[in-house]
Amino acid sequence: MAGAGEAPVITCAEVGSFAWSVLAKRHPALVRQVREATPYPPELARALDVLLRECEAGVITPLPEGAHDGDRWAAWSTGRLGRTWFEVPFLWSESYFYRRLLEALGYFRPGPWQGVDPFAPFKRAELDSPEVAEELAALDTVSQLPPDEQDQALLTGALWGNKADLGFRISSGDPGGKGEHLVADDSAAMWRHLVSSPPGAVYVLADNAGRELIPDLLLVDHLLHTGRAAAVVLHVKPQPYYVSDATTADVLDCVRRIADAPGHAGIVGGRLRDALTGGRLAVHAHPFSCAPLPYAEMPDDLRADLAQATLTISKGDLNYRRLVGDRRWPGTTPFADLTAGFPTPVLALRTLKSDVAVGLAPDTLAELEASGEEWRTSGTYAVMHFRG
Ligand SMILES: O=P(O)(O)OC[C@H]1O[C@](O)(CO)[C@@H](O)[C@@H]1O
Repeated sequence: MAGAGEAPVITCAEVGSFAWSVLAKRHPALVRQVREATPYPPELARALDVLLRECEAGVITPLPEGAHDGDRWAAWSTGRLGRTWFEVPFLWSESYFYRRLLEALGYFRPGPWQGVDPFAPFKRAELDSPEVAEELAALDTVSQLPPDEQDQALLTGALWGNKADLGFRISSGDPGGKGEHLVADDSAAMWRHLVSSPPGAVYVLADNAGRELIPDLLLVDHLLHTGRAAAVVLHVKPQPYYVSDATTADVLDCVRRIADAPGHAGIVGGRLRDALTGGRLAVHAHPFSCAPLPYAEMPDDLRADLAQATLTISKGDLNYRRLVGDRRWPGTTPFADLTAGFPTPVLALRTLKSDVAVGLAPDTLAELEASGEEWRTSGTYAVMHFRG
């Protein structure tokens, strides 16, 4: 599958590999949790069983005729249907699994289950958690810091918010208690870029709702409030995806949660509401955000939208895989080379939760390889990569 100059595409074929474990272990566990969280009627539960059987031992079948996005998926599925879920690219099979899960649960079909987010119970519980309350209370302290320390505190909060991802915690346990290691940090170059550019639009490719989106929104407010950004566009998912990925409904829930908090957080929440109603903060939900493809293949309308940004901030592991390509790149491959085709300067805030790793200094990579730790997938290592 590797073209000239390209690394092999990651698939789930190797038994025991991380990608294999997502399909073989994590997805069945997720389906169990979804069923426990919501009392689905027998026909929907049966459809989930059918999906699991297909993933485990069958071949990939298409969406039913008439599916609203059937044409799109037909185009994205060339060469995939009729093969096993394990032999096609990992990015594709994982993404299609979430689309099929929604299909099984009637998410798009007119009827009583239309639009019911199967992951909402998990997202809701997280917003009510004591951790969120603590994180919001910490803003009272952060708001007293000197400006450059505020910059870095809010950026770092948005980075590490990424490890609080519900899909990831299904099989790894909450990594919250473990150490945090930043193994590449281009944040100074990103701030220099932002400060030296006329205030423009910052685009954020959002990732998870709840404990990730809250610090993302705090950073968004900071960029707007300090004039570093004249406007912010938040790209969210048009439908539930990868368990906790943020949709428009999640953005509204998070803004409400921040606005209802006591102390400085409440002020920030009010400003975020004003930014939404005044148009300085916009939410976009493009279908390509749920595509099983790298950003290099983004459609022209999305490219034209993103091209307006002074800076794009890409959140999380999945967006990172899509930015650089979900391939077994040598770990020292420059991030700038792999993102050269992206339409704007880009900052990736990512905790490592899958095998892709690039942009590492040779000695850092050597240390990580020698550490004996599962550094690529543990969620405790992170990068802030910037390409200007
Ligand atoms: O929420 P994030 O940071 O994009 O992480 C999602 C990641 O979780 C996984 O589903 C499993 O770790 C990866 O395959 C995926 O890239």
